[in-house]
Amino acid sequence: MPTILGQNQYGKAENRVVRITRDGDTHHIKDLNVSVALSGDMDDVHYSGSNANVLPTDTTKNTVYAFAKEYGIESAEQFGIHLARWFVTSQEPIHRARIRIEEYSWERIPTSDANSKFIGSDEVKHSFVRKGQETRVTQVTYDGSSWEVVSGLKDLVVMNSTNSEFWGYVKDKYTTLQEAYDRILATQVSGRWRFNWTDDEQRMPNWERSYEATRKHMLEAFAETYSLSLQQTLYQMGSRIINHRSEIDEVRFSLPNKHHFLVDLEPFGLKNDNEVYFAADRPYGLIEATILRDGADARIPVDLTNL
Ligand SMILES: O=c1[nH]c(=O)c2[nH]c(=O)[nH]c2[nH]1
Repeated sequence: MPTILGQNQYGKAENRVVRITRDGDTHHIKDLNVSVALSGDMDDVHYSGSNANVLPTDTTKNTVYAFAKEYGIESAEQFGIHLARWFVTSQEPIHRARIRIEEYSWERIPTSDANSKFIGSDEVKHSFVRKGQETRVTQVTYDGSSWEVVSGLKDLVVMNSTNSEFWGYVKDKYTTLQEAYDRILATQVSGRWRFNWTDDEQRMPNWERSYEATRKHMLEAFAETYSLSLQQTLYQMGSRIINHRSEIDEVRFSLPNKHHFLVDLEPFGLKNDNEVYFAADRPYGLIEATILRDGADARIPVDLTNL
């Protein structure tokens, strides 16, 4: 049956690029998901398999990362214009480029009062929380005499663009990981905390105020901990909550280590001075632990996905 080729396009979709711009110790983040779709004289590759007109999708990916370094990311629009113009003007067979970009917004994490005097700022200059993502959760159980309230949150994404290292770990014959002395630390927090309130109506915690304060202490600990591992940061987040919130006896965190890999730009003659990262999606390290007030029982389930 005779057939003809209709509309077609190709390119690399969902290039996750994180660009850090360092203005002294104040860092700025641009976090994009960039999808490239190119079209033009592509009949041959479909009909006969000739790749003579095909700029590899892998190259379109590299271009995204190289442009992030070379031109920076002023805005998603500007970045998209730059890329689209490049593909259409540099490759004769390409007549149309469609660049789709999702941008993830980040806000700075406010500093704790104690630390703001110390660092002279009410924001941590390299610590960010992603806008508008988290879901607040609670589980209330009552058996006729006793209450158990476990509250928390999930999908709260945070990032430190410096003050994180990871080295000195066990190395066996399968270890390839390079030691890191200045890496990005990012995670999507899933946390639950158990209240010690069980029955006294008079002494019921103010749930709203407790949530706001607990979230604040958790974020401050994330931002202000100089991290040697995500495990250490997790412990600081939990213990800061226990130490400041007398109504909470147990905290459990499940923290995926959202890896950001430095992109090798050497092949394009560019030096990547901790500026352009590939934000990997999976696999991810998963760091989980419970932090208890001394003497308290561990009752929050190990697997938070069921809670
Ligand atoms: O903070 C970390 N903890 C680990 O246990 C670990 N393992 C790894 O490969 N990277 C990291 N990072």
